[in-house]
Amino acid sequence: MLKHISYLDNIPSTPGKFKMEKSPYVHNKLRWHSSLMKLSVWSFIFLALIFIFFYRSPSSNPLPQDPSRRSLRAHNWGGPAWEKRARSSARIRSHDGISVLVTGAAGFVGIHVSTALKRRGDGVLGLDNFNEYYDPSLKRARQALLDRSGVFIVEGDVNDSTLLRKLFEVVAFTHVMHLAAQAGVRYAMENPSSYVHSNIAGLVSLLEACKSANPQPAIVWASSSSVYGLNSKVPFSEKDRTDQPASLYAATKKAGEEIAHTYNHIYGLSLTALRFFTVYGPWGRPDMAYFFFTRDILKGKTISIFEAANHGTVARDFTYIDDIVKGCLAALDTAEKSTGSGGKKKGPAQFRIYNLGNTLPVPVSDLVNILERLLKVNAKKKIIKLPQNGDVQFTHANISLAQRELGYKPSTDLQTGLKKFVRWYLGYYSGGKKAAG
Ligand SMILES: O=C(O)[C@H]1O[C@H](OP(=O)(O)OP(=O)(O)OC[C@H]2O[C@@H](n3ccc(=O)[nH]c3=O)[C@H](O)[C@@H]2O)[C@H](O)[C@@H](O)[C@@H]1O
Repeated sequence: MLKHISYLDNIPSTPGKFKMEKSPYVHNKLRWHSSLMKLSVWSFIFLALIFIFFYRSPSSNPLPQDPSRRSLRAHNWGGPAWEKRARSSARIRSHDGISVLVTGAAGFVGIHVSTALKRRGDGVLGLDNFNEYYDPSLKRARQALLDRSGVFIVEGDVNDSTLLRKLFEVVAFTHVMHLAAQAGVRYAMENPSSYVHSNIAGLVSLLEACKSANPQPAIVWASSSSVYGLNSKVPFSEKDRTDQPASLYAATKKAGEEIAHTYNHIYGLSLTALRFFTVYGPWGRPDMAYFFFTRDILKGKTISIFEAANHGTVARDFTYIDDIVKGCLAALDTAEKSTGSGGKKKGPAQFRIYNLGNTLPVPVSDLVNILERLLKVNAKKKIIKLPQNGDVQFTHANISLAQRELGYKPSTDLQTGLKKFVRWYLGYYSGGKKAAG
């Protein structure tokens, strides 16, 4: 340290007049120290940049990032114009309307629920991370459609707690329709962490924001028929066991139901889970069988139809999107207010779980026959054994609870619903000109 002072003493107050010491020792030492300082400064800047890049919002979540979400790092929100747009989108325009934050608004169910709410004069603000699980251009097309009906979609992730806090600051939402999720039963074997990220961490992040919001919103969210797993008692009733999930996807949805119960119990959040049964229709998800069967039949590609052991039929309680939308709106309309405030429970709050199905299971082979007739193309088919990757043999909803309490009454059969889907599909992909993802 003393040595240090001694050579620093040689530096004149006017740098231009600095005279270099002749001694090579001092000269080298000075050069060495100044290089060291430069190196330290650059190292500091470099480390600071790394820190900002990796730890800034929107990832306040410590879980590893799903690669499909890498593109989401850019911060796409904030500023007065953005706030004005968000407020205007969420403004209630009917006398008894509600103001709803719809997560996953650029998703399949999201676009339909948002449109229906907006149409009846409710305020709607969307949130979506536009991840690349399936063709993002389809999500962008849904966004453009919502934009035309006055629904703004904020680009961001439900795991971004800073963004969620901001949204609740800007708008006093009465309700949250939580549809953002990592969907798909079989993909869970390929990318398990994406299910934990969206369906567990994302749900907790959302519920944390809701519990702290003032007023606390009522929350309706998408669970899944897959929670029934290996349950063999049919039709599936809400009272049946759901402790035998057959896929990680199902397990994360089941975990979501338990997490929801905790937030209801501790914070007085009003929570309603809707167990959707294989929802299909226009603007649907390209990862679902009815969608990629249509694409592959038109391309002349062979499709695989699953069959259970001993030639057992694989069937689904396919449910048309318009029926699901009615169920979602009824759930929002009958949701009681949350009872907490300032993050504290004031009294017991509503906790509900409903099946939303069609209550008419159809074998997958029948689904294919209907598509062949509608597309006027014979499918190239191969029958293969139901893979052991998360699929269950059949689903069948008992919907009497939803019927009684929500007035839910599905009215579209598979033939009618698929006809509407095929019409949309052919229009959207304009005879195969656009590549169906
Ligand atoms: O109801 C639900 O809870 C779930 O419904 C669907 O899951 P799934 O019923 O498996 O829907 P698809 O993947 O479209 O499969 C439909 C049927 O086609 C069968 N399938 C699928 C793919 C294939 O190549 N061949 C085939 O026969 C499946 O075994 C299943 O019986 C959704 O993908 C899930 O996100 C949702 O949560």
